[in-house]
Amino acid sequence: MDQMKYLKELAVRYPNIAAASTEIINLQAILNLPKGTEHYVSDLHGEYEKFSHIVRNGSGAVRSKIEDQFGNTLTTKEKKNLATVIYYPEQKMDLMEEQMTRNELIEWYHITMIRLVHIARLTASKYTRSKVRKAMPKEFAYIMEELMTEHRTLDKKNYVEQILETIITTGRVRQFIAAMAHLIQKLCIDHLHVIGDIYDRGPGPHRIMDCIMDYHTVDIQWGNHDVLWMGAAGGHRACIANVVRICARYNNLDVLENGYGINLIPLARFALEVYGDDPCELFHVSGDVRKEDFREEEMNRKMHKAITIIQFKLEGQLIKRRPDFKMEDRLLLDKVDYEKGTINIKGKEYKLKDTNFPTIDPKDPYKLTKEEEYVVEHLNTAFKYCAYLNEHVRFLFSKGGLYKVYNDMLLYHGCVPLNKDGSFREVEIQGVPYSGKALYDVLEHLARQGYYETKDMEARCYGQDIMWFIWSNENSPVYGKDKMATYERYFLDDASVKVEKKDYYYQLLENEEVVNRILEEFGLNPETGKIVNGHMPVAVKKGESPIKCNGKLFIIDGGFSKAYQKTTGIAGYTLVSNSYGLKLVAHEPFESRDEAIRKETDIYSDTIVIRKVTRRKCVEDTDIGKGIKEKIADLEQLLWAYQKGLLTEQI
Ligand SMILES: O=P(O)(O)OC[C@H]1O[C@](O)(COP(=O)(O)O)[C@@H](O)[C@@H]1O
Ligand SMILES: [Mn+2]
Repeated sequence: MDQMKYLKELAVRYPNIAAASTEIINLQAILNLPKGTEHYVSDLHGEYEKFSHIVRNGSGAVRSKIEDQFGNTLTTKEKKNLATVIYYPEQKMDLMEEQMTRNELIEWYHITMIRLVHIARLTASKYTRSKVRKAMPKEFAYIMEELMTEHRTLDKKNYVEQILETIITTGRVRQFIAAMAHLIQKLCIDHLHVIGDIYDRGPGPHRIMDCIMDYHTVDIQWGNHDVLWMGAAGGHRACIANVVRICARYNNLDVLENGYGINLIPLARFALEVYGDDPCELFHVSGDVRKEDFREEEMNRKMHKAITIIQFKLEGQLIKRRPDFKMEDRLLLDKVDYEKGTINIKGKEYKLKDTNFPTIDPKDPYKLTKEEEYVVEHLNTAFKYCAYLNEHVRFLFSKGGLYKVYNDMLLYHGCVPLNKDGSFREVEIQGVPYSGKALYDVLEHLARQGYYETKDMEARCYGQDIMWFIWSNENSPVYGKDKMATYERYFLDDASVKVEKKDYYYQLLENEEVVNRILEEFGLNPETGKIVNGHMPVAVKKGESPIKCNGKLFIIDGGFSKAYQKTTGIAGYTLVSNSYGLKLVAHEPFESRDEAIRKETDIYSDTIVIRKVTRRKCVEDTDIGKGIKEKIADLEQLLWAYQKGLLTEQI
């Protein structure tokens, strides 16, 4: 834009020298504040209670603030009580009300309010007043600010006491304590990055999404499981079948039925009809099943088998219509000898562990039966028109993407597909070769097209098929394995055919040259930039470290998901980047929210400091800081224009 025209527009907001210079002073001051704390988590896999606890306790930050503020002036019991109030204010107050007499309760409210004010003040100390004010709920903002700024002075002691007293006598104490607790939670995490795989395996992905959508600032890098659900929400049949199958496998059909209100009765009815006499033994639930759930488990197994066969058929159809996906080696149903009960894979014959396939026509094994077609059509409509699921998915599209560059960090869920020698692997999409960043960009573009394109149905269909490609193709950067051996895992005994070989990326990530090249590819400075990814559970138990390439790359899949805690030996990581540097927090398993509230237990977390900076990082050193500096430069131009008389001041 023409410079003068731009300055005139700026002059509307800053009509005179005084206004422009005040803004410059404010912005300059912000640049010198310590940078906000960023938290990175990945592979949440439906573990809502755990995720929610970690967000509430700021990955251990709340406990440290309590320690810093009160040290040994409070007993351990008092500190635990205060921490629990900060994490679960409403529920903890309910309990305290049950346990205490009226007088005890009033005293407890009073003391708790004062303690919360102290912690809030400490947590807010590195932010501007304006930012803290914006984090407060309107109805309490004035009082909160008064208490947080005035409590120190002796003269105001009575004034403060009076405010606290009045909060109690007007019956607003519960709301006030809850508001203080939520403010502290918010201030402990300035920005949250979720590096993929919110969905599948655990029981509460929908609740995680609600929590994230409510969060003050968040971005998401899609994981392969998330893209699968996004494809399903758009009405992609193979994605839907995968989603339903994984829910059945992890005993989570409830997420669909009660969480999202997707009716599974047609699938259940069909499964009973076709697999009524089949024990469906291979389709047992992963993990423990409680005795009382046994009958339900039997039903679950039949639905599980029914949807698995449907999935293989739909995937076969897709592979055939998209030869450019080059996945013919995943066409397995036509390699089966249905009479002998064997399969021929790459010239070798394997015995199938299950030979009852009443819906498969050996002459046309990928064709759905009429009844299967009905079930799929029904599911398709249910997913596509599920408003709640689509609200979540639209949020993933608007706040997420396949990767992100933020404050000198490159974030993606899986990998960058590499050749053996560390060069970027070229992948052909619609006849055009892509690699590195361009591959990421084209896949993200096509995924968006798959969901949002409504006129050109061919383009929509291709985009949706690409979402399934992102889920499971060996060239998908967020999958990063040579195949998805689902069929082999269900039906074959031979361990060697079940191996999913990881991309060369995972062998090369200790190679600094390779990592530097990736950073450069995404426009980062290889001297200072860092990569954070998830997706591969870190075998901490076996001595594997999440810190790779001398601290240039982090894999933070620490096993939020119970299914992976056997491998990792811990229960999730949070990478924390604050003004002092980087640290990695390893979480211990979490019993339950109920235990945390009643017994005041917390997640114990172990912290490894990765890098301590010599100079504390300020807003100036961040991406937001860059934007602020540009704004200051513009305002200086405006000042100059006023001073030279090129623009007239409005007083
Ligand atoms: O949880 P299950 O059913 O064992 O699924 C295993 C499948 O999940 C995957 O590990 C993908 O999931 P992740 O992205 O969580 O690793 C596939 O590689 C594998 O085929
Ligand atoms: Mn993953």
